[in-house]
Amino acid sequence: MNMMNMTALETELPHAGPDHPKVKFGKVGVLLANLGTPDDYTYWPMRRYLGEFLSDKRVIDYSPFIWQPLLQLIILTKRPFSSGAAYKSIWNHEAGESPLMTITKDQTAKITDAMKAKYGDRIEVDFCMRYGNPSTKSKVRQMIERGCDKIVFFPLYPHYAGATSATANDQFFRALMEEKWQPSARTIPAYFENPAYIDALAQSVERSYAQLEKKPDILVCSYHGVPKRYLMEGDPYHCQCQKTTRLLKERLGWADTEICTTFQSKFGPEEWLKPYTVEEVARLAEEDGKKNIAVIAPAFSADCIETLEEINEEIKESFEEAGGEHFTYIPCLNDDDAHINALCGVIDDNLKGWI
Ligand SMILES: C=CC1=C(C)c2cc3[nH]c(cc4nc(cc5[nH]c(cc1n2)c(C)c5CCC(=O)O)C(CCC(=O)O)=C4C)c(C)c3C=C
Ligand SMILES: [Fe+2]
Ligand SMILES: [Fe+2]
Repeated sequence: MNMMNMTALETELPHAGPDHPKVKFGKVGVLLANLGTPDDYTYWPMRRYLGEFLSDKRVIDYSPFIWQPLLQLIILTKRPFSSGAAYKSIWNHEAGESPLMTITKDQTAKITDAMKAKYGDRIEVDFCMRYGNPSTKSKVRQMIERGCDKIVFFPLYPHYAGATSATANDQFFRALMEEKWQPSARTIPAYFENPAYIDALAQSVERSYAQLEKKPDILVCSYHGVPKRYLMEGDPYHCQCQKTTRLLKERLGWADTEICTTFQSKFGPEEWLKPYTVEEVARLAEEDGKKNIAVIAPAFSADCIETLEEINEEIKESFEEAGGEHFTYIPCLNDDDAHINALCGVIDDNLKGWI
């Protein structure tokens, strides 16, 4: 079908009389999804965001009868203040939004340009968030209104975790449940071993190292953690993270001693995946004498509170207090051209047979 026919199909139906509803179809939507971020760093927007996030059973799977009173009465009275202060320290004040929002918009704009250049007006690209705004439901609705009868849903997490990819997909399918004409749907799987993603990571390491006077003693790959129990119950996140580190090491041509895997952002009293980044960087400085380290966060497709504040402030402080001297944070891939190319490659693979 050529594009002239496409336009006709979207607006005209040969059998449609004057009272027939206008029907749009024939387009493919690519809906990028990230975690979500508060609308503002003040108390109520923070409470709304954290409340929605931390009520998700994919994130915290305790019985709601025990968890909800604890969450509503204790955690949500305190954490909006401490997290709000952390968000304030990294906020994009000019745009009035968090860095995760700004970067996601930049990524979407670049992916849209690349996809439109390749497929023209047959494709629609947009982004949504799992928690907060813009909601998954509103964006699915908008894509259908624009004539998408096929949607490829892309959770922007290189590694699968129930707490991220699966809950994003759940929300996508919940949105589809409400549609009279449900579009055909595909969800894009994790891309933790995709060669173009590994190459984009390697290029970002090489670029950062080229600017340093002395090569760091070790590269710490710090991944967002999850409770250890989730691994024991079958979540492959741990193994996918380990594989990304190994592939990155192989692509860089490094020895085992030059790179390691750690997990950050522990929440609550339960044991999470180990080693914890905040402890491991201190141990590296104190016990292994590694005074010059670099940290990269391969599980995050965009810089956010967990990288800009936690790694670059808290984790750096822990390293320096333990005698560390040089700490380099390597930014996330964000809207780097190599990253955008990798993501477009993943999208292309998942569009096969549809466009
Ligand atoms: C409480 C349990 C949490 C689990 C499990 C978890 C997994 C997880 N999260 C990400 C990515 C991001 N998390 C972000 C923020 C964030 N995460 C948690 C808690 C859990 N995450 C909280 C409470 C918060 C909010 C900030 C805070 O109060 O500390 C973000 C950043 C959002 C932003 O606006 O910048 C991202 C991204 C992954 C990849 C993951 C498991 C694999
Ligand atoms: Fe998180
Ligand atoms: Fe594993």
